[in-house]
Amino acid sequence: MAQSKVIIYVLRRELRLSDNPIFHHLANPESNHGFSHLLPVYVFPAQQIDLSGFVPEESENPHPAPKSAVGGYARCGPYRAKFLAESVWDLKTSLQTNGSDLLVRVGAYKDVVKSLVEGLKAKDCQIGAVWMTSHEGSEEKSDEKAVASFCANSGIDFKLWDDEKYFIYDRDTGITDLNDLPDVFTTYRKHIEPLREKARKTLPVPEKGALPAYPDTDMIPSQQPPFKIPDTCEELVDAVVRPVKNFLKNLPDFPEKAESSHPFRGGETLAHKRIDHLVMSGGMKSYKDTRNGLLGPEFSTKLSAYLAQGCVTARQIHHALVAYEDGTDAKYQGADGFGEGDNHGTETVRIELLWRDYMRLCHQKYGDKLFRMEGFNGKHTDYEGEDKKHGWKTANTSIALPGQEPTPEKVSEILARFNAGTTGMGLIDASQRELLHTGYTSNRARQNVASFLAKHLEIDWRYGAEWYEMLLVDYDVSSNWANWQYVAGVGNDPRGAARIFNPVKQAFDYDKDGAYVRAWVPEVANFENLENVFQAWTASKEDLKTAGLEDNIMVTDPVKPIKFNLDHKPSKVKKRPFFRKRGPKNRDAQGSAEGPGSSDGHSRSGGSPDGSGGSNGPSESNCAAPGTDQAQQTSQGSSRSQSSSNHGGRSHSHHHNHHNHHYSHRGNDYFRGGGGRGGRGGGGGGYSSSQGYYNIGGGGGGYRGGGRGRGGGGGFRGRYAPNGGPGGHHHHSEQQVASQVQTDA
Ligand SMILES: Cc1cc2nc3c(=O)[nH]c(=O)nc-3n(C[C@H](O)[C@H](O)[C@H](O)COP(=O)(O)OP(=O)(O)OC[C@H]3O[C@@H](n4cnc5c(N)ncnc54)[C@H](O)[C@@H]3O)c2cc1C
Repeated sequence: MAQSKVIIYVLRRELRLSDNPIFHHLANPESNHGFSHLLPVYVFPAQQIDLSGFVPEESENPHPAPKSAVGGYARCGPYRAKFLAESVWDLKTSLQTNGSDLLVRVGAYKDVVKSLVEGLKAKDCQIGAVWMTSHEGSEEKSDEKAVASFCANSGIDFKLWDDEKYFIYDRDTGITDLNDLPDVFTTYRKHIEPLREKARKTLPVPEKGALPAYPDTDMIPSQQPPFKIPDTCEELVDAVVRPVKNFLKNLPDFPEKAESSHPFRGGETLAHKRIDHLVMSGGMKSYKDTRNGLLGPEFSTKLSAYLAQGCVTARQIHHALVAYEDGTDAKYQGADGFGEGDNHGTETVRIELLWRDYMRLCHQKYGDKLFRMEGFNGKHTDYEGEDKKHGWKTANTSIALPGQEPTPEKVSEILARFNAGTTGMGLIDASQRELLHTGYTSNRARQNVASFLAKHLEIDWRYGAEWYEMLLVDYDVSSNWANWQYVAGVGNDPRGAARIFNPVKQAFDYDKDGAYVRAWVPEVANFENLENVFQAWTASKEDLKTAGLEDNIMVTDPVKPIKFNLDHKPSKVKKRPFFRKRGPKNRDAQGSAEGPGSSDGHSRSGGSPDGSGGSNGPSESNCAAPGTDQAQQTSQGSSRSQSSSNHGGRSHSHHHNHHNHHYSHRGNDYFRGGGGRGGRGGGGGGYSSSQGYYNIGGGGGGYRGGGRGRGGGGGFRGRYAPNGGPGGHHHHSEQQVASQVQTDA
């Protein structure tokens, strides 16, 4: 191969042949790139994947098992690892069919590239260039730099291509300076709209045989020892899954009556089958009505894991929808709505895809602030000084402030129960167990879980984000961390700390017959009363005895019992109008009800103001989707360098050393900011309710008011006023509270 000129293409999260600018360029005869050979290589990176499954028994893995910075969890658990391996294998197969191949390697990017370059050179091959696609995340960036500098030192041309798997190309957003990226999604969405017109065309699959030839296999240096690369997809899956499959001691059995909502295998091929299925089954059309579901594969698209690994691009989804809406692709003939233009379902899917773009742009804008406890908005500084005692709770004894309540040891116990799904809060436990067993849980459940950890337990939200990083099949560095920040109140939620989901009310709203909690928390399945399903401790002694739960920790010591009084359910509070931005401040957005995963969230959807997008009941459809392999197992791939930032900056949360919270339910799912704003100036106490239940919002010194309203009168420091708490107590009528709710924008 003396005359050869090899291009090495290092793939990461762009595991697809179609709509791939690099493959497209190389297959295009007009490109005149001059490369005779193409060596596509996928590297399982040592800093994210535990590589010990690639090491023969007699040898040792030179790389330590990758662990997260705050919780010390595995960086990539079994579900994503499996999905990733399947996706890699699918691409390998497609490339083979196309006349090429995909080399699989493990280790550090720079080491792999160096070994390939040196090995190929030793066989007289000329290395024409090394190409990569740029990805978000500081780990990713440092890998890019390391490969680039190796190439520069070796006189090899290096090129970094744009990551094109998003909906709107970066160069089409009209935002040239990231400082101009709005901090409120709705503002960004309005800036981009009309969404249907904005996306560029997709790139076709390269024609068979059009890619430069794959180098002779005897030219390619072997994987550096001690690692061995498996020869089949099954072995590859086993190699990545085996080291991390026991991520939890005493993982309970898969509940008998539960089914995975994500029974999908990885890979570009199946991603496209899934899209076709969603169009044909009506899943895309009904998306807006079903998207808040909890059970089964069909309530939402389940395209996130494919998007995360770049098996499919957001634009490909969009263009499939356009072909269906315009009736231009006969394969969608017969689908409900074919040729009838866009509908609420397809419109909402596009908005969700834009959320994904937006999370990535926020990551670009704020960089490693993504991983910091104080988040993008850094508002924690407001609470430093006089409020030092009231930071996020941590399980780390070396950084916890003296007197932290609960103690770090107790926080560690609580976290273990949170992760294992034994808190006693049905919706949270169901979601966490679903995650443990399948690698997936719905957006609705994710919001509740994140809110519970951050806002009810006031525990450093990064424990939760890292747990998700390990377990989510669809983990994506920007989407995961930015969504956690959003819900924890330190990110881009204009309502910030004021949005708190009440997981009991949410369960009543979204798990109407308790099917979701009963399926994943079988201990409570036989309770007749929904209240008991959602919080087992509320059951009578007799019922607990019958269920064999009298001594169960979910009953004897629920992590955060919430007294929820159904009788107090008021008629619906009128939705607040959506205010457009007028003034210099984003006041509009504060009034908006948007939330990630909430489509656009402003009140138009009849959605509840938590951004829930409506009171859609769960879809219980369990039909197997074509293109799904019904294997119960699932999978996962990860990213980023985590700033191991400690608690240097104390965040906004406040100490509340009380146990049993009583919510007076006012038709909204969380404590609102009304009291908080009033609280800036101090004002009266925000606690209310004649029954001693905590009320929502409250008056001047209510929730959050204490924190801001330094020097003010009697506001609570806590999120909720404890019984007889330190703040001044005010009684508000339902009416008052409701009106505050409507006007606090
Ligand atoms: C705490 C928390 C953590 C999350 N972590 C991740 C993550 O690691 N990876 C991830 O892809 N999504 C994450 N999400 C967003 C959302 O929950 C998932 O994208 C969604 O549940 C995936 O299922 P689906 O593909 O059926 O989504 P659908 O409801 O069908 O939505 C279609 C697509 O839109 C995008 N999307 C929808 N909601 C969001 C959102 N809020 N933010 C960004 N993109 C969105 C996804 O790509 C999704 O596939 C998180 C949400 C929360 C609240």
